[in-house]
Amino acid sequence: MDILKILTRGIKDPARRPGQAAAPSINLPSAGNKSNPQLFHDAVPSRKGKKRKRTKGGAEQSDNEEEDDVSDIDYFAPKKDPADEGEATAVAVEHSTEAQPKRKKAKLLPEDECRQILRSHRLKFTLLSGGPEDAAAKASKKSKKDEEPSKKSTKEKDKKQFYPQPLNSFTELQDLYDVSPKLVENIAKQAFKLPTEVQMASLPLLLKPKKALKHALDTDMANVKHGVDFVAVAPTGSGKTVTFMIPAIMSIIRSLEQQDCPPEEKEHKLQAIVVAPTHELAKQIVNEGRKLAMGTGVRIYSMQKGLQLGAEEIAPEEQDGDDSDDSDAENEESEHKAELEHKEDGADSDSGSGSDSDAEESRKNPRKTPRRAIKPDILVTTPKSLLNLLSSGTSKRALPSVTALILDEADVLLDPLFRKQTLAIWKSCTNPSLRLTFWSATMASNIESLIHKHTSRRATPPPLIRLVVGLKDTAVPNITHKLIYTATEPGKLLALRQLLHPSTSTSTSSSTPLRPPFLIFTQTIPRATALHAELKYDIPATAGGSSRIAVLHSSLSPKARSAVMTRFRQGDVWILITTDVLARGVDFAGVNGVVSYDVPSSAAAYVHRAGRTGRAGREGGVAVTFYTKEDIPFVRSVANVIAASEKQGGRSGEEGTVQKWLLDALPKVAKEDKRRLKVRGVEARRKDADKGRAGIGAKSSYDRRRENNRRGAIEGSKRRKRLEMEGGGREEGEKGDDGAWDGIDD
Ligand SMILES: Nc1ncnc2c1ncn2[C@@H]1O[C@H](COP(=O)(O)OP(=O)(O)OP(=O)(O)O)[C@@H](O)[C@H]1O
Repeated sequence: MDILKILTRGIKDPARRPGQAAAPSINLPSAGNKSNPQLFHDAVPSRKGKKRKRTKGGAEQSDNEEEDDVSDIDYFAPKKDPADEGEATAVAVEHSTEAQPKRKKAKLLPEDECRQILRSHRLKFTLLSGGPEDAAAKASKKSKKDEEPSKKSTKEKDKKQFYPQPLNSFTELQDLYDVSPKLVENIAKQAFKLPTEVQMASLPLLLKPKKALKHALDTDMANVKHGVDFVAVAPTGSGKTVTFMIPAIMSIIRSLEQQDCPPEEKEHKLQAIVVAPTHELAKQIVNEGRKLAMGTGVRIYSMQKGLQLGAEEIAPEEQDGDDSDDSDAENEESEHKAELEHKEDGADSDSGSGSDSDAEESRKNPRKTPRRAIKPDILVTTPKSLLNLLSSGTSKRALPSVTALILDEADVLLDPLFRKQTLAIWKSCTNPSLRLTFWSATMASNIESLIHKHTSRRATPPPLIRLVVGLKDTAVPNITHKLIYTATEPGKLLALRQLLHPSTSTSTSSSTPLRPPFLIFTQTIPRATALHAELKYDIPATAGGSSRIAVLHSSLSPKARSAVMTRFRQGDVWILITTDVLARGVDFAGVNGVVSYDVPSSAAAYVHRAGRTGRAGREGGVAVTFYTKEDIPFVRSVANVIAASEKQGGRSGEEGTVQKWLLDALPKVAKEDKRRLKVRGVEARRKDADKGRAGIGAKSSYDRRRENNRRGAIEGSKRRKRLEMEGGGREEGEKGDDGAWDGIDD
């Protein structure tokens, strides 16, 4: 039996008989907010209680000894509903319930309680460098080499684990971490009821490191008063943006408060930079930041003309040649083909063009009236936009006032594609108090090494702390994953159509139709364009026609990109075909499905694509991945992520999309082949691309339109007859009485 056919069994909906309509689902991401956005609530017994621990041999032993090592946490344990946890041994549950009307002022927790809360939410902190023990470790490097490896690694793990104060409710921000009431009010306005895991773990540490690390200071970390460098690896859609924006905004509120003058006279200067890989993400961060900063006086801007960033020319003797200076970093070769992924547009209407002052603006355009200068406190930018401003010709500029550099999607910003630009920005932040934070759902070890290397170069580096939420690099636990195999490209197109139009399904087909809105990812721009042309006329005029489907990629103008984003957010566009340019960070809260029409090129790419649905803990999202024979080398890493995500979400084995033995049977690909695949893509498609063909569909748009019109007419007439017989009717595109979505043309 064809193993790949077995693998695709995951697409079957066991509850459905052939030909039967899709089961109604009211539990979709588009249905709205989930009251609890937290992903994990494991029961962790109190250390104070008489916890019994099972040894390998099965005998129970008393648990008075050291328990700091979290390696025994079952990260794959099924996610439990807090309501089912009886008398709530999990302290986290107690602490995550909503505040009572007459609440007491929050207090710092003892270490044991911190540990239990962090463990029950699968939050793991590691000190990567910077504590006194790190220096000691360096000094005794030689003697450690002689130690037994297993012993050594356990010891190091024990040493570097620690348990900062968690944030159990947003009200604690004001009670314990001096966050301004206005900022807390703005958080409340967004109807965030509970902090997500990443917020729970990071906010105390970033707002008041000394207080948050009260229990760890004696041992590992001294001198955290002025902040820490921080790497956060947390699932997609878990609220990382709010997590890095709150401390940045708060730090500026504090510095504005120190100025003893009326608000309009306060001096603003650039203090924080957020770097994101795409314009879409940068704009989204600005919007989210402004919602938080409303009424606080903090100014948040994306790159645009007229900004005054306080850039200072660096004397030629202080500039050194190579900004990238990362020759020993692994994976030098770009993981991305040039036409793929996060390519930035050359000209961007709102990107910086090198001018930093009105004077310079008027020097360049003497006839033009200079714009009013804007002095932002926080700048959100893509690497290229800022770099245009910092280096023109041979001269380079520094940003000495910046004390916080935030890299969102840090692993891609430090990937070879963006590395040189990102490191150049980093280098331009010359303030000795600069603190860095790195955020992503995925963080490869080579990127972590690079971060370690560059952060520890400073004369007095602060501690570098890593937070991992859940399982590193594999977490998309709250959605349904489906793998669909088709032998050929035309077969794939047909299978996609069956997902979009259930009426085209044969009686043997068991694909559950996708419910709009959803995203479709291709590997390249030509394929995205070709797929758009192919599907454009599929939607009948009565359901909105071709305006319901759009394409977005980096070759479009910023204006066109922005217009498509707006139409998709407003619900005018139901199907958005795109490349990996939209795979990271972009938050469309109500996206019900993500289709990888072309298999993603890495596990990380899959995590980010799939993570466009099921955000903020929403359930009911679906991620469908198509693959053909040529894609097999890519599938194993995707299947691994699916298997791990399902285990985390409590669905595995027979229930899961990918069973273990099938996973083992998928071919392992040599490292070199993997790298070639990532750089060149699937060879068969490459040949098409080299010949200027996208390899999707062969019919002209005239033929496609004619065919679709004919099909639409036939289906329209069938529908009319049916409605006449039933004596009632409903509009196309609407949900049926059973609440089930019947597809875009039914
Ligand atoms: N505490 C919260 N409760 C409910 N929703 C939240 C909370 N915090 C953030 N959100 C919402 O969750 C959504 C996802 O947040 P965000 O875009 O910051 O995710 P992310 O972790 O950066 O994801 P990605 O890795 O994909 O970039 C946003 O719509 C945000 O407003």
